[in-house]
Amino acid sequence: MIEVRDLRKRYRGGTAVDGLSFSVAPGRVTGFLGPNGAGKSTTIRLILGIDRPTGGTATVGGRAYASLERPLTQVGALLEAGDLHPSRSVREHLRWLARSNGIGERRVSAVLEATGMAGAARKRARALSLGMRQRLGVAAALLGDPEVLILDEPVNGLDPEGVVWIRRLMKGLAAEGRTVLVSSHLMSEMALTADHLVVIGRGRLLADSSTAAFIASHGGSGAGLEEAFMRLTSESVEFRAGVRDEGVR
Ligand SMILES: Nc1ncnc2c1ncn2[C@@H]1O[C@H](COP(=O)(O)OP(=O)(O)OP(=O)(O)O)[C@@H](O)[C@H]1O
Repeated sequence: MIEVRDLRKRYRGGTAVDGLSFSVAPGRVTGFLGPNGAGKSTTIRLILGIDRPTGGTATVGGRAYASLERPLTQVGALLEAGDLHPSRSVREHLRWLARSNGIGERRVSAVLEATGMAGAARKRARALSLGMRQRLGVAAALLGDPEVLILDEPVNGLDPEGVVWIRRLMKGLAAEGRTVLVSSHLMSEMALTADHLVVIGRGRLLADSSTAAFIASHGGSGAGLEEAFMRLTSESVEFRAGVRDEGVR
């Protein structure tokens, strides 16, 4: 369970997260949606203790991330900008992460298999394609067999087979009773993957409901998730480039 309560983050240039409260329940995939600049990555960084909030709290299993002793065994995260040492191999990277969290070599091999990276275990990080880096990031997130998974744009760079793989993986993890929070701009993918949605705009909560209820209440008859999302967030879009309103009605 992830709990965000009245979370705020102000930067010098403005407010990124503005009194956000929501919970992410176990046993289902929760999509975390919002237009560019809505505050999704900032919220995720606050949950993971990478940034400090200006106000409010974010807890995982009732505790602040920073207070967890072996964080990888409780929360696995895939962030957009991975911190890969360019000359380290795939296996060395995972070993390095595993060691600091008391995780053994067998688990390193297991996540390499699970993510389709076993054949690339000796490749240097600098030689990886974007899709392979994403798979390695997922492998790192799974390393500690955590109850909570937070994936920021996991579909990024994946080929069609990879997209199907990550979709099945997330659904499988949720079916095992884990908490899965995933941010994405790909509405078609979210419609297939997410059971529940948390939608934000300009740092504020716009919706927190099942995917079906979200589409029913914001989309109108015959509408899909993309249309429902664009209708709800049209007031919150910060960066609009050549999208005309008549195109989204
Ligand atoms: N380190 C920072 N310093 C100043 N402003 C920041 C910083 N990080 C984010 N912001 C601002 O906070 C707001 C929210 O950004 P954030 O990256 O969290 O949004 P997002 O929903 O993840 O967007 P995207 O979908 O484009 O990734 C933006 O206006 C952004 O410019």
